[in-house]
Amino acid sequence: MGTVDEFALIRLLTGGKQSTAFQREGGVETGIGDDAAVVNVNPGTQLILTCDTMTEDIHFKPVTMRSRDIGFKAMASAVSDIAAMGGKPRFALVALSLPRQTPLERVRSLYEGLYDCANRYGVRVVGGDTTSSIGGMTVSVTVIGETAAGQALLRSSAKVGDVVFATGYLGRSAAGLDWLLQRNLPLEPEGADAESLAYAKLVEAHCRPLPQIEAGLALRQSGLCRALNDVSDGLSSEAWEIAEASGVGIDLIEERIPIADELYTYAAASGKDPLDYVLYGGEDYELLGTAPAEHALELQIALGKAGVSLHLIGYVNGEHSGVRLIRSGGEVMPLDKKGYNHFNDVGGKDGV
Ligand SMILES: Nc1ncnc2c1ncn2[C@@H]1O[C@H](COP(=O)(O)OP(=O)(O)O)[C@@H](O)[C@H]1O
Ligand SMILES: Cc1ncc(C[n+]2csc(CCOP(=O)(O)OP(=O)(O)O)c2C)c(N)n1
Ligand SMILES: [Mg+2]
Ligand SMILES: [Mg+2]
Ligand SMILES: [Mg+2]
Repeated sequence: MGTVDEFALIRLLTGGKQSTAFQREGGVETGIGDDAAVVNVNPGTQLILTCDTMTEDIHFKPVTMRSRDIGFKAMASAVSDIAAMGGKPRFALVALSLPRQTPLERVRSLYEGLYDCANRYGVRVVGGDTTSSIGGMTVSVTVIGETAAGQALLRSSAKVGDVVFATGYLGRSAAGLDWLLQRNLPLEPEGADAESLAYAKLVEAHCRPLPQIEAGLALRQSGLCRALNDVSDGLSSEAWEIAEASGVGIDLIEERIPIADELYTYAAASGKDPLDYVLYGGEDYELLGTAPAEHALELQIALGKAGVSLHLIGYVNGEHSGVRLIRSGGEVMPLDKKGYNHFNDVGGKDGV
């Protein structure tokens, strides 16, 4: 860290031009600088609290993400958990553990990405913690959001007869990661444009996921959404979470699952099945949910007005528990409860 000590580092990260007046507005009574932050919340709301961590070599490596992307994605993955509740993100706390020899520029870039994401979603960074680390770097982001009281969208609300929907395309992040790991080259310097890379959209999906806050809010406000989850560990794993929490079965229909062109292209070129990325890849940060079948069209129209396209990819079935895939030929295939799991297998991809 050169000549910068812990306190100077905090001042640098939180006091400079990156942390504009914006970070001290929006309900922040006392922000960074005291023992804790004091914030105002709107009457009639409930708080939504979540925390997600990114650790070097587990969530990122020098060949997969730049510092700026790490900061952006650490904030994005925590904000995504607020989206998954249909909430509005408001405040964040950032805990950083850094090896002592970390170049100052690296931390600065990380914070640029972090503020970039926070500003985009109206999140005020009101505090955090900074420590040294004898291992790699760890970034942990706590986000506090809010929602109208009693209206948070839970995993446990799916009902038999619901349709299952997903926002956006799944599987691209995992394919982007695969490509980056195979390529195994140091990334271009900070600020280099991801567009210059082949498979830029896959890389973008991996490095700069956009949490679906607008979609989550529109789903809640529609009053038509039942269960909701964000896709961090893969479609199969998240569908299992909804099925188990709701005590129902979920059938996913293969031909209804949208696959992005760039994922097809990459999978074909590397001899992989694109559906494997969709089902077991993770880190998409799209939303997966359920809604009463009779309101599916109405919901699609309401979300369309908010600029979000919902793909109807399955339905909730009362005749089994767990998750099944209805193959294009009609074959019914039970899906393993697998996806990313931190304590299984080296790649974390084995079953539970
Ligand atoms: N170390 C922990 N202590 C307390 N609660 C935890 C811990 N780790 C995870 N949780 C909680 O367990 C649940 C599942 O966590 P996780 O799978 O990380 O959720 P998500 O995939 O939505 O980020 C969440 O409610 C989370 O807050
Ligand atoms: C170098 C590297 N290897 C593997 C992965 C894949 N990966 C790491 S964590 C993870 C799942 C999502 O992270 P997690 O901490 O489980 O988030 P949460 O479910 O808590 O939101 C995936 C797919 C990666 N991003 N980078
Ligand atoms: Mg988590
Ligand atoms: Mg999460
Ligand atoms: Mg996880």
